[in-house]
Amino acid sequence: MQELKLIMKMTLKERKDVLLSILFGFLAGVTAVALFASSGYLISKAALTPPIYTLMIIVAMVKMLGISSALSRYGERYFSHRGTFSMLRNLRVYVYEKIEPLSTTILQKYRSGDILARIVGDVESLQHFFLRVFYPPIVLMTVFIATITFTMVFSIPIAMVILIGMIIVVIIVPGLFYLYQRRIASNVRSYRGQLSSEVTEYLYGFTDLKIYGQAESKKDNILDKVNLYEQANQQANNQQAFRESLLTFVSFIVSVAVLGLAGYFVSIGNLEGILLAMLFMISLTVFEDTSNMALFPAYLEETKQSANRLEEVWNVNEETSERKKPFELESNLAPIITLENVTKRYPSTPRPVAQNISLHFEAGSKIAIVGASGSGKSTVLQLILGMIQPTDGLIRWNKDSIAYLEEETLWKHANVSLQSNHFFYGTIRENLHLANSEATDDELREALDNVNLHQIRLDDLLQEQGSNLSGGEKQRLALARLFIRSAAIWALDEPTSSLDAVTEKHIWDKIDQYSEKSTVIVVTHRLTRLQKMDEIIVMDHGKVVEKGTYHNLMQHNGYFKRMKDLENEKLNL
Ligand SMILES: Nc1ncnc2c1ncn2[C@@H]1O[C@H](COP(=O)(O)OP(=O)(O)OP(=O)(O)O)[C@@H](O)[C@H]1O
Repeated sequence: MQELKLIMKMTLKERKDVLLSILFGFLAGVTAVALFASSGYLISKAALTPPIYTLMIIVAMVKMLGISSALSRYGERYFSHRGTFSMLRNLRVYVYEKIEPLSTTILQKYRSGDILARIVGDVESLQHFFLRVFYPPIVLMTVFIATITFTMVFSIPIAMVILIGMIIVVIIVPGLFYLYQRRIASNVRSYRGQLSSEVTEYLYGFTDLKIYGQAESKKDNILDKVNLYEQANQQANNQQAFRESLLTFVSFIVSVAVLGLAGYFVSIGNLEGILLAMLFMISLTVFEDTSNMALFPAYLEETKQSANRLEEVWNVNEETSERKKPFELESNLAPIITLENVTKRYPSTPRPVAQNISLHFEAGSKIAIVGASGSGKSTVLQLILGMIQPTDGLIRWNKDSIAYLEEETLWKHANVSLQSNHFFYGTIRENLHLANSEATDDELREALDNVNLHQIRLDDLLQEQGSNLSGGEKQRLALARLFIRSAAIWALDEPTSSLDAVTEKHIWDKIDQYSEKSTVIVVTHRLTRLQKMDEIIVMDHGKVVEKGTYHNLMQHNGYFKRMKDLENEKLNL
């Protein structure tokens, strides 16, 4: 029951609504039983043609009970749903707060569609906990206890039959259903996650799938997942319907037993005949709501599985969610950055993608990281920014290890341009404001000028993923974000790879101008403009194979010199 801890905590936060739901549920249950009991009594009494005022009192009672029952039922529904929605709100905030700091780690482990299915579908499944699992059995038991106590006034054996019926219908049969439910372990949720992942990938990669003629086969794949999901759903629904019918049937048998026993007691003179209809009506009514108990096992199991699937997401790396301290820079001075024997391994790749790397960057230095594709350049940049965690070793900004610093406060001091940048549906202005929401229109226009995007207006609409811009325009728009906020570190991963030489030079001049006092780390596979750098780090197969100034490296006649010669040869062809 460990899985229920989270949802219990969320539910008990809404204590007031929980108590009111139980109170009104109990009132609705007992008034319904009393209503039908008095109706049964009224019918029998009327048949004996008593004085009219006797009947008037019972009729008034029936009317009053009818109104109270309806009002109590309304109260129960109102408070239970209000409690459920408040609990869902708290749960959504809790889930967001849990996963947000772990977003980079989580996205490496789960497909985005699966994450979406978990944080939307599984969270919503948890709403059934309160409505179907937590309070209905409590209400049902309390109504049964009140009814049995009332029935004992008239006939103890009949009260005992109702008690036995209650034990069968509320405890034994749902308990057996629950044991069966655990054994068959429904796959509905995992199929829902798989379907969501497939559909997300299909939509993201639609153009490529079309170009390579794979759209149809991918669609068939999705349809297979739809079928699996629907079959699992259908199976779960059929089982649900069967259980409800079975429980209703058992309840009916108990009511018939009450009728038979009461009839027998009347025939041997142990019970007044006028009470026969009343006791039968009591039995019918009190068992009416027991069909809800058929839903209990499935919803209990669903709650446990959904809670498990959610907790799995943030338990990926519990130690990273420990409280971290903020990072502040004295007078915004660029920090000294140090890497001490840093190694990075991914579970999916046996060899380390960065191995035993030790580097030291002085405040305000200009660094280039170069090397062949896949040599680990971007990995080092992401490690420095705290976007991924090292498997071994230490990374410091000034004296602090970044493992104990809040990522947000690190990133506040960094101007970052990654290989792929995201654009949101909206205006150019909105997309630029992402970097600095306080930038004025003049500052935004200046930023666009700096990247040679003079023709673009701030009110122009950007489509999803910036699909109405060219590759180079997208890269320039991403770079424009750098010019509207000051930062002590500039971390640029192949920032001008899609640009022509003239635009590239213009933008680099601007970057040099704006980042004069900052530490600049540029990842690049092009070996141009490197003479200006304070240090060049050369990487190969996850290792730093050379480092030094351009001049030193060219004299050294090693890996860098060979790369530079090859590049020159290519340019001269
Ligand atoms: N999330 C990941 N999981 C597993 N392996 C990864 C992951 N990200 C990167 N790698 C591997 O790490 C290695 C280094 O990747 P990295 O992106 O740092 O190279 P790079 O030098 O920047 O390459 P490029 O110039 O092509 O961008 C690659 O072999 C890549 O396959």
